[in-house]
Amino acid sequence: MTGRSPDTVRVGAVNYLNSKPLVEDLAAAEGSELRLDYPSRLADDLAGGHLDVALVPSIACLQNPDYEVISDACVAACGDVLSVKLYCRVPAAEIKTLALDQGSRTSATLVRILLAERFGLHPELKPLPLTWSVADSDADGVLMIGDRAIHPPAEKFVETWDLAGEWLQWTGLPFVFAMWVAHRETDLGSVADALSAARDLGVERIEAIARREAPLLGIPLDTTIDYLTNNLYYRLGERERLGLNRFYELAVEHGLAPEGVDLVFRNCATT
Ligand SMILES: C=C(O[C@@H]1C=C(C(=O)O)C=C[C@H]1O)C(=O)O
Repeated sequence: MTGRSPDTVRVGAVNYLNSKPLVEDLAAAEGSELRLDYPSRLADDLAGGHLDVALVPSIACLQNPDYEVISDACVAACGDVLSVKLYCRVPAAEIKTLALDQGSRTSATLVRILLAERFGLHPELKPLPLTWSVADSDADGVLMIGDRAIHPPAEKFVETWDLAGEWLQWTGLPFVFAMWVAHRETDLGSVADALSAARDLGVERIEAIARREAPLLGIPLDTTIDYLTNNLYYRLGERERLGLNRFYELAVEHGLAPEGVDLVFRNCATT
């Protein structure tokens, strides 16, 4: 119990296109204030008590026994996601240095698991700062997520992985990138209900969201609509939980999450 019953619930959400359908109607939610930021910063700010609820990288929830999932609204993919890429300058099996997008926590964990499981690789890790392009890094492999990963770099790569596609091929399961999370038993007032209502409305409005966002990001309208409707989806159900459990087991096996964390779901339709 955090003991905090704030007048205004501080909500943090991802500032990428992928989360627009979740936050489209959220700024107006009564009793809350909304801040948009990079996923890794949201994880740090929730951990540090600067946010009451946040759309955090799923691995953050799997690493912290004090967290609970407080909505079945999420960011998930079952197959290629388009915006989470590993660019390889050498065959993936020969990667010695790996640059990790500093906005990421979940995909940064997933790529390490995939390389370790497939090839027994534990590359030297380097940061890919948020202001860098792929060309700014000299690493053998570069992980990039979010809006900037949707634009293919001009460089020709030996291999390019779409991590959610790789995950599906390997496990047969969907992958959950981000979930709404709070410290257990935080008093969120009506905000938790507002999250799923906002998702339902946002999903209905995807075309309008895409028309507004596509020119801002320089992404073709068709690609934007396709991304928000076919690459991504926004409901955490039974299959997504199986994907999360598998991801957790692997993260523990590879020393990337502590043992004994039970995912707790509140306000989730499938509980
Ligand atoms: C699909 C994506 O999912 C994101 C990936 C995250 C991560 O790797 O930690 C966190 C939040 C999500 O918004 C993306 O950013 O492209």
